[in-house]
Amino acid sequence: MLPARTRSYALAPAAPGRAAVLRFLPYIARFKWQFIASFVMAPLGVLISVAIPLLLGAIVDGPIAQRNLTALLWFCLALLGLGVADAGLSFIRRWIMSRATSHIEADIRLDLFDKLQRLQMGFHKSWESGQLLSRMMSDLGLLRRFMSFGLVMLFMNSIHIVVVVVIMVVKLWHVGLAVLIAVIPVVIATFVLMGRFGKLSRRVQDETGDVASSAEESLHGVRVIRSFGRARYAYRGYDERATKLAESGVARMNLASILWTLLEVFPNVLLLVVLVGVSFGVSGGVLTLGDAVTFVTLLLSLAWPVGSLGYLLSFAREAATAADRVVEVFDAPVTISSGTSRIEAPAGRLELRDVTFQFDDATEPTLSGLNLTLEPGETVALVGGTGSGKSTLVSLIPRLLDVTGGQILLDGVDVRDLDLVQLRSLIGTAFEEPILFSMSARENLTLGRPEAIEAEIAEAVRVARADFVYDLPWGLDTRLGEQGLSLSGGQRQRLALARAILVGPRVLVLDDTLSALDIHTEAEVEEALKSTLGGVTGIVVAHRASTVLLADRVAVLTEGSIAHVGTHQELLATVPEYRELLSADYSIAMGEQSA
Ligand SMILES: Nc1ncnc2c1ncn2[C@@H]1O[C@H](COP(=O)(O)OP(=O)(O)OP(=O)(O)O)[C@@H](O)[C@H]1O
Repeated sequence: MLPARTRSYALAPAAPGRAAVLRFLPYIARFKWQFIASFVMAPLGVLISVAIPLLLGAIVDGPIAQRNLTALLWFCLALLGLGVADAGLSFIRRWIMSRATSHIEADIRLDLFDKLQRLQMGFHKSWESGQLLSRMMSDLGLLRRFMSFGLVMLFMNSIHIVVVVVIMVVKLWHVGLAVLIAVIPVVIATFVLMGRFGKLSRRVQDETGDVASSAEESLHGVRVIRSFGRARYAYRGYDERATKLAESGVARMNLASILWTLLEVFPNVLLLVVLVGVSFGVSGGVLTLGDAVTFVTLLLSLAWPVGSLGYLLSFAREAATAADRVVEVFDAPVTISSGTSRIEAPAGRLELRDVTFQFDDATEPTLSGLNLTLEPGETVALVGGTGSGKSTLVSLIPRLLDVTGGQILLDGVDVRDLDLVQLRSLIGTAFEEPILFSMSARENLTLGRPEAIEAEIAEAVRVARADFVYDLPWGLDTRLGEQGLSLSGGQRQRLALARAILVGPRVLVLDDTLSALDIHTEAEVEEALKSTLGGVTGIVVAHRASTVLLADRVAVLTEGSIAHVGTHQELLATVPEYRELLSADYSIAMGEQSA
């Protein structure tokens, strides 16, 4: 469990008119010196690039015109020096930025992970995991790449273009003006194309998430797909999404190609304008031959900054879209947040007071008007038909969901007022679908209590009858496969039960945790559990009569309401519905009771 967060996310708060990408500035602030250094070096690089054409002009008018070989040698050395300085600056800039942006990406990713851990179950149910993964991996990667070189290149190239145009206007104003006029339609076309590119970018990035979701779901459910012989069906579903992504990618690329071509051809058009202007300038005696060389080489030096502008602008648009998508997750409201109260001496008295719960997307409440009190050490079994709301009810106790009406009180304190870390350390939970993580059996067992000592682990393993862990190839240090797939369903359930017991909870919530066990193992586990449950308040979802026998009392849940509460014997005698619910195990239950 994550410790309570002591600082807020570094992301700047949303404000009207503030672009999502600007909200990442606080992450950048930590590396401001690297950014400042890089942005100071960028204009220096531009100055060097512009100095080279000026120097070439000076060589033509100076040493070449005067046939001065020594001076020519010095000029050539100066040119070489400028080239080396340019390469050196660009190496240092990249070196600094790649380090800084990798750390920034890691910081944002960590905060995003933390945010995802804190978001309530409702959020995770309504978002496809592939969408979240693509935001966490590809969108953040794209943002990093843009920060690391796209941003600086865009800055450098813009300065380069402005400096060259200014030099031209100053040296030969009508040629400079002609260049400026030629630029206007290109700027307009670029803005129109960029608007459309932005929309396509968003579509491509969303569809990348869809493809990731589809792949994740099919890989996760590969056993079900194979056993139903639905590999072709899964393939078609994936193919459909992947084709849609490919088509959107092609549409985006088409648009980008138009933009890139326009911007690549544009310097050649400018070259014509400049050549005509310069020819008139030289023949009219306004320009020297050296000036003409300077003009032409200056213009040629624009080929890369202008040509790459299309790529960089589309890169910036994609980065802005990526920032929007990441910020959407950061902005999702956390509705289940920690309270501040603490229970000094927890006893485990659990009280449901007029509890109602309705899912956001449901039209009717799933649970309504539930009242039930469990005294410390008491165990209550929850029995009810499929969909009657048992799992929903037990999810309310550790606040995986929050009540929408009424209250749940632990030792008299509303669970919403309790410190969330304390609440979850007081409640041990094991579900029917036990999720195990790709780590050792020991780490899986001690997930809720990393400081547990060997004897405590051994006791929890004994109670849950999970002794098989000691027979694994490396015992407790055996790494379990993804979701513990290398274990059987019953073994995973027992491991998850041991994990819940190890927390040393005051309240143990078991949501049909023993369903995958054979009848003998279940009996053994229950026998051992009885002693554990003796001091712990238990709430046990039960489908089998044998599980019900663990409990002091039974609550029958019908369509979201508690219809009956009583001992197993009382309910068997007086509630026909209860008998029907347990009919399959009825004889066993009766047998065990009379024994
Ligand atoms: N996210 C959700 N949005 C809307 N309704 C939901 C959602 N999750 C569950 N439900 C509905 O709430 C009802 C109660 O579900 P719940 O899983 O609590 O039943 P249950 O008694 O545990 O069933 P089972 O014994 O089959 O596990 C069901 O009708 C279910 O369809």
